[in-house]
Amino acid sequence: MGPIDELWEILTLVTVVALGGLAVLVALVRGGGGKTKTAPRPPRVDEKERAEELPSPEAPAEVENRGGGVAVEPEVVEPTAPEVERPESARGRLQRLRARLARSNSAIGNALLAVLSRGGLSESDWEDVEDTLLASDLGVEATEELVSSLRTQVKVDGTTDPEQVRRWLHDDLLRLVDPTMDRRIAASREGDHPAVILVVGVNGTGKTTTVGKLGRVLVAEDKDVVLGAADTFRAAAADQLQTWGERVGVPTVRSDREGADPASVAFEAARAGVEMEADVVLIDTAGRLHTKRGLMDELGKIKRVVEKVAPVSEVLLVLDATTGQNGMRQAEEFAREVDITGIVLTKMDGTAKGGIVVNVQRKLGVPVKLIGLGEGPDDLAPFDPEAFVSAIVG
Ligand SMILES: Nc1nc2c(ncn2[C@@H]2O[C@H](COP(=O)(O)OP(=O)(O)OP(=O)(O)O)[C@@H](O)[C@H]2O)c(=O)[nH]1
Repeated sequence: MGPIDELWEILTLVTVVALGGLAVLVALVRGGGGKTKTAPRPPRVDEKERAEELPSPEAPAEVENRGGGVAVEPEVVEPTAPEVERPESARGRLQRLRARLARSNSAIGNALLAVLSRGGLSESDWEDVEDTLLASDLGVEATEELVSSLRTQVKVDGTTDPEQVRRWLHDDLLRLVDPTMDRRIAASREGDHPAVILVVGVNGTGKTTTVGKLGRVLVAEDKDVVLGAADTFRAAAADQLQTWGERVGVPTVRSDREGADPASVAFEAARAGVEMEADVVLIDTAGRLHTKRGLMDELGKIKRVVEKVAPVSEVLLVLDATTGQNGMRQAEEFAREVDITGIVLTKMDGTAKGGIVVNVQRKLGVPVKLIGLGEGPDDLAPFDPEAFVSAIVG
């Protein structure tokens, strides 16, 4: 064998060994990687720096031109909690929480059943029925419908059997609550975008708490969640939200500056959701009075700016169920400003005003999707018409 042949042999050997090594390396990297569903990844520093250096083609003019807000560089805060909780799954939550709903709302059912099973009902008895329904915030229209239906059934059947009366009441109430409405939360990726959910409402209704609780519901469903703290008005709101996220290993996009432009934070949250390939981005917004024009306009701006990155799949209006007629007015004003796709009724644990479910759905034509039944982290449940009506009439 000549020196040339020997050289060829050595070269071939080296190439084979190098290729083999490369193949092993690739296999190792693949085996250790893959998209983890439960551990969301903040953008790497080098990616973030690059994004800051390069003018972003999709950066919206509205973010540059930041109304009255202060310029922000929202940051992604990686969860640091040493122990990540496993939240309760959505299924069965309402069963667990049903007792709370019944505690305050069964008074309505009991009052109605007491009168209706009495027999030989006078006009004043029917007025009592009407007053009880109105006091539960059912609304005039639905109350009239329900009373008229019950009157007909009592007249035709002539029965005062409590079981039969309970069944009528149950069926009529269920019809009013409307089990046919689509109450699913749009929380799945669409194409290459995460779902984006905006949470809006007046001050103190429970928006931040609801975003935190909803994040837990979605984590329990194995969704990759990103939280956006666009409530830059209340100093503690971003901390509050971040704490909710940390407990379940979810990152929060926030600004440390009070008064930062909420649209900018919302935009960055949506962008982080896209970069992280998250399933859903939940954006908390500041409480605003429905009567303040400028603040209501700001909501429209937040939505428009977010939509430069990804379409907004849900706008959830959070209403405090204890606020009665005032809550209804808020709902109408918010609905005028942004397209509400679902309602969250909070504080249903402390009120006998469950009738608001029917009232608000009728006024807005959108379903109640979630109800808050306490201050505990898993005290938010998907709204289930049957369980709700059963809690009222037993
Ligand atoms: N009992 C009860 N309390 C609730 C429920 N949801 C929220 N809360 C309480 O309502 C209070 C206000 O909640 P937040 O989430 O801070 O309200 P917010 O709408 O974000 O407030 P702003 O940002 O000031 O507008 C807190 O004390 C919550 O614990 C619920 O379903 N039941």
